[in-house]
Amino acid sequence: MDKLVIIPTYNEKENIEKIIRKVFSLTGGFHILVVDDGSPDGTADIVKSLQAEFPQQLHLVQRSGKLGLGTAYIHGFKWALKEGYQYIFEMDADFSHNPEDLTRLYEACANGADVSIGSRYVRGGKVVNWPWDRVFISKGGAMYTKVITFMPVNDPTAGFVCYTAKVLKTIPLDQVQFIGYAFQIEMKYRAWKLGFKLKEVPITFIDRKEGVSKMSKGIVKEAMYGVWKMRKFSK
Ligand SMILES: Nc1nc2c(ncn2[C@@H]2O[C@H](COP(=O)(O)OP(=O)(O)O[C@H]3O[C@H](CO)[C@@H](O)[C@H](O)[C@@H]3O)[C@@H](O)[C@H]2O)c(=O)[nH]1
Repeated sequence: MDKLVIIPTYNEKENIEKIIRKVFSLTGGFHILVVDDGSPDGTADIVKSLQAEFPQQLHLVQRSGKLGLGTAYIHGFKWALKEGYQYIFEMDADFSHNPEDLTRLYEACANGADVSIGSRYVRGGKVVNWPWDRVFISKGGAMYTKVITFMPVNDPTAGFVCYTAKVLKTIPLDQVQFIGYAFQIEMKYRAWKLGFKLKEVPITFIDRKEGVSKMSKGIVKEAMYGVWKMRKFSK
């Protein structure tokens, strides 16, 4: 019991059962924690019904309402550390991240990285099916982040990541401030500032086929000012 995949969910009834079954079909003994924010579509009920089939491996935290991606992960990280997991993964519920790549992220950490990042913007990585304006915002945001923070990461907003427990024990999780894309940047930035080794692993990111994106203009704005604020963080 050393690998935990945290899947935050808000209205993912079309995806959640399929993704859980896919992760459990992989070799490597991955466990899952779903952090559901009171999805009105009943996502948590689907998870609960699957817990009978996977009593040891499938865990669920239910929060009262939509409190944001960043706080869902912070909640999940604290839970994972309390339970003693060593490799803690972030992954979307919607198959935009291919669960089979979990093994590659794990191997990067098992071979010396403290944080491995499923990256769209390194050689071998790509994005499939995104409209041009979303690619533009994402790639532009990545370049903007690099110029302002100097962090040597090509895909700082990536949401497919493996953190080793020592990184999550060292980052002051209660001080993490941001919620959306900026949350993803902030976690990597804090790990880098603390001297941890970050490694980008190329992945193909495929836009979701089921359900809808929950990201908003506010989240893009948060990232734009957030990277300036982050430069003051020392850890
Ligand atoms: N619990 C919880 N889950 C949420 C919330 N908002 C979104 N989620 C869940 O978080 C995952 C990603 O949400 P999407 O709405 O599909 O995100 P996206 O716009 O495709 O963004 C993804 O790509 C970005 C990089 O381009 C990433 O920065 C981001 O973290 C995410 O991986 C999904 O599993 C979704 O259900 C929330 O407020 N609470």
